[in-house]
Amino acid sequence: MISVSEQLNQFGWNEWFDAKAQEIIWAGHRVARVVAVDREQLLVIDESGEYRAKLAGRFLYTTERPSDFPCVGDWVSIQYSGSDDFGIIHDVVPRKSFLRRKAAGDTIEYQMIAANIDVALIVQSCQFDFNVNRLERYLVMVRNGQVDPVVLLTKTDLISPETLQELIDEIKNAGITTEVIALSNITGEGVNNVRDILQSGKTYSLLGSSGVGKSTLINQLIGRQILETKMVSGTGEGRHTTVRRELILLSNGAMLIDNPGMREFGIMGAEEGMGDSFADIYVLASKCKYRDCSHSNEKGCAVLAAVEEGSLHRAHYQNFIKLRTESEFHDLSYLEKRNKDKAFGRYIKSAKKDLGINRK
Ligand SMILES: Nc1nc2c(ncn2[C@@H]2O[C@H](COP(=O)(O)OP(=O)(O)OP(=O)(O)O)[C@@H](O)[C@H]2O)c(=O)[nH]1
Ligand SMILES: [Zn+2]
Repeated sequence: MISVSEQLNQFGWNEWFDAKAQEIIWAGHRVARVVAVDREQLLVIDESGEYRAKLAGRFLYTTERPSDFPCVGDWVSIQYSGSDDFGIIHDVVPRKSFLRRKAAGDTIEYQMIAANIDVALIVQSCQFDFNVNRLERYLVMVRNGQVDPVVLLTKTDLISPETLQELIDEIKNAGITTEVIALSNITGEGVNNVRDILQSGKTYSLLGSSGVGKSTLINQLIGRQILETKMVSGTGEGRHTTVRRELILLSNGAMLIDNPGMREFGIMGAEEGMGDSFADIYVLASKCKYRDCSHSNEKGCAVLAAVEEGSLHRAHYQNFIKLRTESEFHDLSYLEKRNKDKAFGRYIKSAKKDLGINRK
């Protein structure tokens, strides 16, 4: 049984990770969160601060899939002496959520963009960029990775309040129930509404096309000074490196992931990465009344409604449910395994008792 410092909660650690980490973290190892990845060098943070880390040779040679390597936002098990040495990363704690895109080429490989994000802020500009179909594709990508979406409409200073209302209506009329926040980086209107949703200990990311105002908003959220100190220098093993920190701690305790992959994701991910055969169902699911809808019997389930009305093939739906059950089973078997371990522990205890071992 590993025990992890409660101080890690400020970086987003919680019981979910705690449960998943039990099997992979060895005694003597600690847990840290990846704040930047620069080829083979990583920058991680834990309760003792930030330090640089490398992948253990064994991890490097036994890991094949690109998506299994640590990315920004990941929790890793790490060996760190606390001196000026590199930490050694031995494993990646299972991801609670992720943003990924298909790797280049005709493969089913994925490239991780970021992990363990609580909320993706999907940004569209009210002018030129606004497009409900693209918004739906983003919603699919985001929900596919178990990330909760919030929609941000920027540049409201360029349109009239009536036009803004029309855009918001267009989103609602498409059946999208996701929260929408309208803002202007110029007048500052609405920016506080974004600040208000950022919770301490949660991780956020901004997604959206180039030029919609992501950087401008990030600057407002973090303050200039933090941005300027974003470069971390380090010397190790005769090498001078500068790593750009991609996971930023905001002053209210929330975290923001801003990495180059995320910026390309706007074009690559939402436009091309829709190979998922259940994309249509994910689009519908974003319109269900309840966010945790199981699409099996709920009132207000948009998926069931589409099956009923015939716009979604029943066979396709059943396929979706079947596969989902299988992947849930995967998760279940993990829990079962843990419960079995517990049951075995109890068995040992009672056996000892029967044998009188526990008695004085
Ligand atoms: N009128 C207006 N202009 C804005 C607003 N937000 C950003 N801009 C301008 O839009 C341009 C692009 O903004 P950025 O913040 O760089 O956009 P971005 O989404 O970060 O773009 P990439 O870095 O390419 O992904 C800049 O000239 C900003 O000054 C806004 O709310 N209103
Ligand atoms: Zn549903």
